[in-house]
Amino acid sequence: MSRITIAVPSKGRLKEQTEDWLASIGHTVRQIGGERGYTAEIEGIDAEVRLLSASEIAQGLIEGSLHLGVTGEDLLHDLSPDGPVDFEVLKRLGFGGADVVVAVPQAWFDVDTMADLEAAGAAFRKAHNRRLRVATKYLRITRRYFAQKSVGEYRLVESAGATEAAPATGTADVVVDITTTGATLRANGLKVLDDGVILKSQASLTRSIRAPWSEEANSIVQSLMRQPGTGTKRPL
Ligand SMILES: Nc1ncnc2c1ncn2[C@@H]1O[C@H](COP(=O)(O)OP(=O)(O)OP(=O)(O)O)[C@@H](O)[C@H]1O
Ligand SMILES: O=P(O)(O)OC[C@H]1O[C@H](OP(=O)(O)OP(=O)(O)O)[C@H](O)[C@@H]1O
Repeated sequence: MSRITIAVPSKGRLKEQTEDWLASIGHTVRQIGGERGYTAEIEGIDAEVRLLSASEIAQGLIEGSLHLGVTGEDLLHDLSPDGPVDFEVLKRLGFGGADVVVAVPQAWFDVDTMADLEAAGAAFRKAHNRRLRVATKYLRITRRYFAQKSVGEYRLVESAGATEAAPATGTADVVVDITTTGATLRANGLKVLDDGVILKSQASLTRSIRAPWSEEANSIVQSLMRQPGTGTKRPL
């Protein structure tokens, strides 16, 4: 039986906060090869530990090449072709919070809801002979949500970054992106639709459904589900 594989984020705030959380439950992470190493050890856990980007972790959990990982729920939902049947969120960790939202220019006074957006899409097509363009990196989430809200008159424009700038630069009309404080949306003259919050995401300990499971994996999950400050045995 091969070892259980666990992935933790390799950079940024998610990396630091994941390491802090693990340390708080008695499982300090030690990176192998220093700051630039891409493997690690987690104290008290017998597993292969990989440091990967948040999207790679989501992809690995969905495919089954990783057993357990910490990543954002937005990425899990978006990269999963079949929806949440591909993964199981075991514990929401309380950091890495961001909402995936639908936002339009503030100047669109008559568009405040997804129903308004559908009406605007139809009018836009008539007036300009083309569909509204929606810039996003969240392609699947956007398609699913727009279909659920019966918005059909649009075209997706895949965005690799600075999505909120797309309406101002003329590469799209509407955006779907993450927001935390709302500052970036405001700075770009955009507003979130009243029913435009698609998903409230945060960093989560997640298990793969496809990866071969074992008793060993169950006992690792038990150690990771421990609450901070419990379970560390100190001599009396
Ligand atoms: N303000 C924020 N900016 C970017 N990501 C955030 C923010 N707040 C929370 N997150 C979460 O962090 C995760 C993305 O992290 P990161 O940008 O490191 O991932 P990535 O997509 O793998 O990186 P890369 O773009 O380098 O491939 C997502 O789950 C996202 O929801
Ligand atoms: O609502 P706010 O608090 O303004 O945060 C949202 C912004 O933060 C992220 O960008 P960031 O520059 O952090 O990273 P990224 O663009 O590389 O994802 C994200 O992509 C949004 O643009």
